[in-house]
Amino acid sequence: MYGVIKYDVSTVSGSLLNAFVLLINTLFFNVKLIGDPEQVYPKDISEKILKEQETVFDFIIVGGGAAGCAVANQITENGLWKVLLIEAGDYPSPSSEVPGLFTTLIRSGEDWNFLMLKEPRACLGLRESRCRISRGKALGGTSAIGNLMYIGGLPEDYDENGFVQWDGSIFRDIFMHLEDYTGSEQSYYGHGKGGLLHFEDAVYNESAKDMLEVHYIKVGSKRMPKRHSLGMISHFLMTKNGERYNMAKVFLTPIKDRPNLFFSKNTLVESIQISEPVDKRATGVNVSINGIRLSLRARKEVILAAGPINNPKLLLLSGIGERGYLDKLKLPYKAYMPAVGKYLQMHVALPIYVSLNRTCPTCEPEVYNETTLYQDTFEYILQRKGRFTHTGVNNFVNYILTKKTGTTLPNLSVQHMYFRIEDRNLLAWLEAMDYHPKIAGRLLSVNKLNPMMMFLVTLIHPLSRGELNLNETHLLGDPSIKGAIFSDEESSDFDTILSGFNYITNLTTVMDDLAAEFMDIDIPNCRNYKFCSMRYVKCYIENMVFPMGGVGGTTRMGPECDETAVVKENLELRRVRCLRVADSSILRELPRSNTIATDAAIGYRLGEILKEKWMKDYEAKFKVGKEEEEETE
Ligand SMILES: Cc1cc2nc3c(=O)[nH]c(=O)nc-3n(C[C@H](O)[C@H](O)[C@H](O)COP(=O)(O)OP(=O)(O)OC[C@H]3O[C@@H](n4cnc5c(N)ncnc54)[C@H](O)[C@@H]3O)c2cc1C
Repeated sequence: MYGVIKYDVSTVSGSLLNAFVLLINTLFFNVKLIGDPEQVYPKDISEKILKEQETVFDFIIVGGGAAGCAVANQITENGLWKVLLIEAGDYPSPSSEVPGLFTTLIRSGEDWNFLMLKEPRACLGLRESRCRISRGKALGGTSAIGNLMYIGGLPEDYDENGFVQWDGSIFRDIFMHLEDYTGSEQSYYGHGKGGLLHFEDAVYNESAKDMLEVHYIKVGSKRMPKRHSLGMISHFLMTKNGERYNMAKVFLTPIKDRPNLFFSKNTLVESIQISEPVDKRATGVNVSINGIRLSLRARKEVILAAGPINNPKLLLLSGIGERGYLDKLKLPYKAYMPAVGKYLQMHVALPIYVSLNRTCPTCEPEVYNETTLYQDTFEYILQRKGRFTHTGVNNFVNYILTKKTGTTLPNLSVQHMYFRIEDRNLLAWLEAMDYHPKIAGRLLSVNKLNPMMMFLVTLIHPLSRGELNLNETHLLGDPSIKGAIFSDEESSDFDTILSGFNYITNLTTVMDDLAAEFMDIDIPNCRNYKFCSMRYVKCYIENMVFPMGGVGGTTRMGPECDETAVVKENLELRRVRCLRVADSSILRELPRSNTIATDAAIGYRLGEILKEKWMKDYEAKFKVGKEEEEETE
């Protein structure tokens, strides 16, 4: 079906890339081409907290990602409440601001870089044969290190969660209200204009996109019609003037001077204080700043927006979980909540590398050498134009349905990265992925002579569920994460990815004008299998598949009586008052899309819920106060 190519292994060092990142950082710091963070983001008050000048707030939000920033934006609006947003990381680095440096941020100091337990059927071709989960550790959270693609989920995605307050129509209204898109491309919903969440058309390597479209059409794909969920669709980029437009810029920059908004960076929340024994209620958080531990009080509520890994970790560390488990770890038990950390779900992706011939007519097949790199750098620095204004991932995605599921919803998405000859993006990508050196070396040696296309086939509706527990030898360390990838009973997840593999390898057969070939990358664990035999393909999948950006379900939503749930529909914990969770941790089903828009919408919606509740409370008090005044008069 597809040809076999064998290449020599050669190792290429990452020094060129490192030199480049150093250059960017030096230039940006010294010439101040990227704005001073204190001018862009809210001022940091961690010093004041350390001096104990500010320790009592109305609301404390844990985590400055999409959800946390959206909540902060909402609940500081009426000026009535003192709100503290706590972030474990710093302001985003200069590299974070440059979209084209996206891959260099993965596994950097701005990435929590959680190492998972060994999976029997995934990530076996990565260094240590273990999967990693990236999550941003900086103001803006994962939006400060991620891929910048904007897309909301389908209405059915949210309907599947089964809650009226969180159904597709609610999300559609929030997206429309938040969005600021003035281009002409369409999505399922159409798009909103004039909101805070700016995104734009991503004009990048249009010729590669056109080339892919032509071939996809040959195997039955279509350009996605309006109000449809299958087909090829353009992605948008969350950038402005060539720079990353992370979620802190979206939600905090416009309100950074609100006097009731407080922000503390490099501040790690270690646990939540829960009052007891009768009225279980969150009263504050225990933090550490530069190794100094202290407590902060929340008069009204604590909101967890620390992401789907750190939210359950913090709940367990605060004594919320199963009694036997917490007793074993000598953690003071506060509330029974067996579902904390359970039902972990994640999008997983399979990269399929296809080599193209050198003389591809449409694919800009020039070599990407050191000179090109420096030209691109200066074009970006001087004009904010060119390759560094986008992440290198092609700006369109194909949503496909490869199996009969009884719906017309996609089961896979395919994203694309085109690599020119000697493309520095490939090197950066392979370093980010942390492949076994033999696999990386093989891919780089192919790319010395040939351009390549990477098809990233992603399982967007996984059925498998993993779980997360504390690290028993170091409670504050990375939790113990079992992804249980491809563990669903019917092996349906694996079959779905396999069908995606077949879809793409079939596509390569119609790309004969480009001499497209699925490459034998000489995976050490698969050497005993004949290339392209069924055993080989299974081995390929188990070695190459890895977790993508979408993660959730670890503090999921449910009715009050449901022991498999952690939060109620208003996102408050089932047995602890004044403690809520605000991001895709609460979802029972992840959306079939990238997740930033969903996280931001959940944060925004929780902000509305909080405003409504606490305004009622405020008005009631105000009314009582007024009545008392009138009586005394
Ligand atoms: C590599 C990658 C690429 C991605 N690309 C895209 C994309 O192109 N488009 C898209 O839509 N989605 C993408 N995603 C997913 C998307 O970025 C996330 O869904 C979204 O940003 C998560 O937002 P959040 O608010 O839930 O959490 P996060 O962004 O993870 O924010 C949580 C914040 O809490 C902080 N925190 C955690 N623990 C503590 C603690 N104990 N104390 C204090 N602070 C703490 C963290 O440092 C972090 O800043 C990507 C994800 C990854 C990993």
